[in-house]
Amino acid sequence: MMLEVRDVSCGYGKKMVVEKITLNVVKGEILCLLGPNGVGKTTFFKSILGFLKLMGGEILLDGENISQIPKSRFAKVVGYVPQAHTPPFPFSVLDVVLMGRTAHLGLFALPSQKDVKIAENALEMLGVSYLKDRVYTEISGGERQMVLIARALTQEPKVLIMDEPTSNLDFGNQIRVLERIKRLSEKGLAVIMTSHFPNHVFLCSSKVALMQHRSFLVGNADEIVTEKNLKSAYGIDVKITSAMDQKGNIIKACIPLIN
Ligand SMILES: Nc1ncnc2c1ncn2[C@@H]1O[C@H](COP(=O)(O)OP(=O)(O)OP(=O)(O)O)[C@@H](O)[C@H]1O
Repeated sequence: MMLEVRDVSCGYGKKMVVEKITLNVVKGEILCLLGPNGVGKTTFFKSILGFLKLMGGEILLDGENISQIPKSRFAKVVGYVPQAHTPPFPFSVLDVVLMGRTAHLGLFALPSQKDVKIAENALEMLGVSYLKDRVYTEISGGERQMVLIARALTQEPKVLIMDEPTSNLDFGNQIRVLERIKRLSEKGLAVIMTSHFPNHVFLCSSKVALMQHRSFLVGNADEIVTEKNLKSAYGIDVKITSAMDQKGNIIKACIPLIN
């Protein structure tokens, strides 16, 4: 499985937000997209998902232009965890997660016991089975985020696109979600996610893309997440340091400095 983005430009109406991006993600890779607020990360995701028409370039899924792929087939392969989700109705958490099976069900077909099991497994994998019978509109923002990730996993996609999957999560859940994303990628899932925390790149990404208004860098964490690049992207001084984890691996970390 390979998602290729070639020279893609996108935006709204005549306003170009993202210009000439090229990157690719293959099976088992996690690409983390960093960049300041408003630079166009979500816009780029909306274009991959076909919500916005491209202003230039092309996006290929296993060599096939995504504009030619029927929506029903695309939905079986590409999962999406949106940044924020306003719940319209008081569905139960399990019902929301089961919506992830929609692409696999026939028209008007009801979810089978197997579908329910897949949904329950996704909740369990994220450690939130206890939410199963709760009303989705009555759980916290962080819990909702976990449920949306479970919904996307229930879809059993080959490519998972996640817009700030850890933004509402507490310190522990951020790391637990990253750990699970990493495990899923080890089983073959390709992941593209945004984050506002460069440390997340060091923890789990195989690739990183740093999006700025006038430049777009792609590479591995060591090449891209540097003091100079972070200063240029976010306008703050940063120190990159390293520590040893419990297995003896060296983990880099990024410390923001206050002047
Ligand atoms: N529906 C829209 N119509 C017109 N312009 C939009 C629309 N949505 C977003 N924009 C503009 O496009 C630019 C990029 O927004 P986008 O949401 O893609 O940024 P982002 O990098 O995801 O930001 P953040 O990190 O704050 O989530 C911004 O200038 C924004 O105001």
